[in-house]
Amino acid sequence: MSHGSVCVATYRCYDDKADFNKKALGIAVGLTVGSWTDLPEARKAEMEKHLGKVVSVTVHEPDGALPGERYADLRIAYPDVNFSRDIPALLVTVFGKLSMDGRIKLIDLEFSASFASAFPGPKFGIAGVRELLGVHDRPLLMSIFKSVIGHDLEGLREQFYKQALGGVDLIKDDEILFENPLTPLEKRVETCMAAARLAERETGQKLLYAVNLTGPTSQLAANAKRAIAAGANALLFNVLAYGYDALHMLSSDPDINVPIAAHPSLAGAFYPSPHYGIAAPLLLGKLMRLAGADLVLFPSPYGSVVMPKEENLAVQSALIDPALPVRASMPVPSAGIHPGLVPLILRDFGKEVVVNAGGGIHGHPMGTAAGGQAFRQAIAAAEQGLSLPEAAKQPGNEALQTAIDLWGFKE
Ligand SMILES: CSCCC(=O)C(=O)COP(=O)(O)O
Repeated sequence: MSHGSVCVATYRCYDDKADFNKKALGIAVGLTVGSWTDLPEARKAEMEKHLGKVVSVTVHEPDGALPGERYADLRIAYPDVNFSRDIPALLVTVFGKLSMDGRIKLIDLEFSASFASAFPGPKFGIAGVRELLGVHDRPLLMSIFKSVIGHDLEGLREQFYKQALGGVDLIKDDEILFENPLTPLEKRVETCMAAARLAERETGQKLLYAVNLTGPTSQLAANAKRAIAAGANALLFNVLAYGYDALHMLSSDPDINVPIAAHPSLAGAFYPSPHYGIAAPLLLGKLMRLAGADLVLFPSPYGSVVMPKEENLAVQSALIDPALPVRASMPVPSAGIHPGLVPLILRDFGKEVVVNAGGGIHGHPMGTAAGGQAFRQAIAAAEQGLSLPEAAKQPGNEALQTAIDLWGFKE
């Protein structure tokens, strides 16, 4: 939703006794003009346009509330005139010092049309990524490089080729693989893209390789362009370690013309507490999308790094909500995913999703390629309305049978 020339922040504030109306007013004034009642009338007239306003205060105080359960949702409008049109300025305005002031969590931000217009958003988004892959009718499948530190180019090539043979649509670097003498950026891209071309001859399938974009912030754009010149057709980026503005810089650069996948590393430092930090739908949804992520990874509700389902679906919703005037980002619920979870993922996320797995592919008893095939068979089964055990019995689906024998399944 857009609000004239103000951005609106929603906070959840826990306090057993506070006067929440007073608290909200204190924030609205304190984070904008500083003090109001002490100002002379003439100065008030000048400062009015800078003054934050309380939009609403909704107190949640159930009968018999136990200590620690009373909270309020405070909505405060901040005039655009107070900050430049970049995400750091907005975040510092609405939650800079306030993030350290007691039990308060930033739940949501609604951008003014003017603020949002400074952000082109994802260059490709869901539709653009599908267009590059030539896949429009089914959920996508991504595989994650695993245990590649200390491996040379040949080791990487082999692992890449096996993943590609499994029929995956995207392969992403491990986010902890940085510039290193064994697999330097350009050589890594050349090696993996050569393996992608080789595999395409077998599978007939296009593939995006999201190479990890790393290094000092001052060199990110140059590194991205070196990777693209070497043949990279996608980038992986650890957004929270660098800041949203670094993603915005990359995504709005006309020469960085490949999709960017945002990795959620560090997100656990921000969203899990009910009392502090930044809510996941804003952290991993709205802000990632506004800053230009084409695909966004986040912990799924099913796997090893669990995020509650309601919160998960709110992240998805923020990534695709048509109210934000930029392209939709592709949701990538991740971590601990195996083929037996595919029916749940597709039930909850629908078709516009990337099923993403590392261990669930490489850990397949018949090998990495079979790991990818098992996922593709599970996706096909869900699309045909078959249960996994039914599909696994079909000729040619031994990879799926082996996967559900090992990991089980949920429907
Ligand atoms: C916490 S979301 C990021 C997922 C990720 O990068 C990853 O490596 C997951 O690997 P897994 O073996 O759990 O599929």
